[in-house]
Amino acid sequence: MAKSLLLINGPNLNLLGTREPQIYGSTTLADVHTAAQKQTDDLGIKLHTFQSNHEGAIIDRIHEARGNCQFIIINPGGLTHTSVALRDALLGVEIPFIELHVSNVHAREAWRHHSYLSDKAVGVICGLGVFGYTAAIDFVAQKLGASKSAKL
Ligand SMILES: O=C1C[C@@](O)(C(=O)O)C[C@@H](O)[C@@H]1O
Repeated sequence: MAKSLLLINGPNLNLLGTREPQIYGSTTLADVHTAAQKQTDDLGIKLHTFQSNHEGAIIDRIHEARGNCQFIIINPGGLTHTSVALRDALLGVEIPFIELHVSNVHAREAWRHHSYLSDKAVGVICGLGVFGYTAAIDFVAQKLGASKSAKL
């Protein structure tokens, strides 16, 4: 299987860049995708991106990834704190995943401190702003044995 990565952004992440910029910054999701595409091209990794405000659509996309994606990076948005079904989908497809948050959820409201995913994630990145996406991709590249010389 070619080196492939699925980047999922959950509810309200389509508003990134205009949504509470004092918390999430001013970089848009389109900017994140553009940067991620260049980063993965340089690494020879096939990038798939998906954003939805709907739990079931995200679950369906995760199911579709079985057999054709080697890693998932997911910013689950608010589903982080509520969704057993999302946990079950990630466990069900047996694809390793990184949980990512733009903000430091542990410095926010207490109910944001709990995640239904973190204990099953390979790793959790939070509080690095959108650099978290860059860091997560670099980590995945290491795990997949991808290198900058292997341009797509
Ligand atoms: O929608 C989001 C964004 C978030 O996942 C983040 O990227 O910091 C943190 C969540 O608590 C919140 O509901």
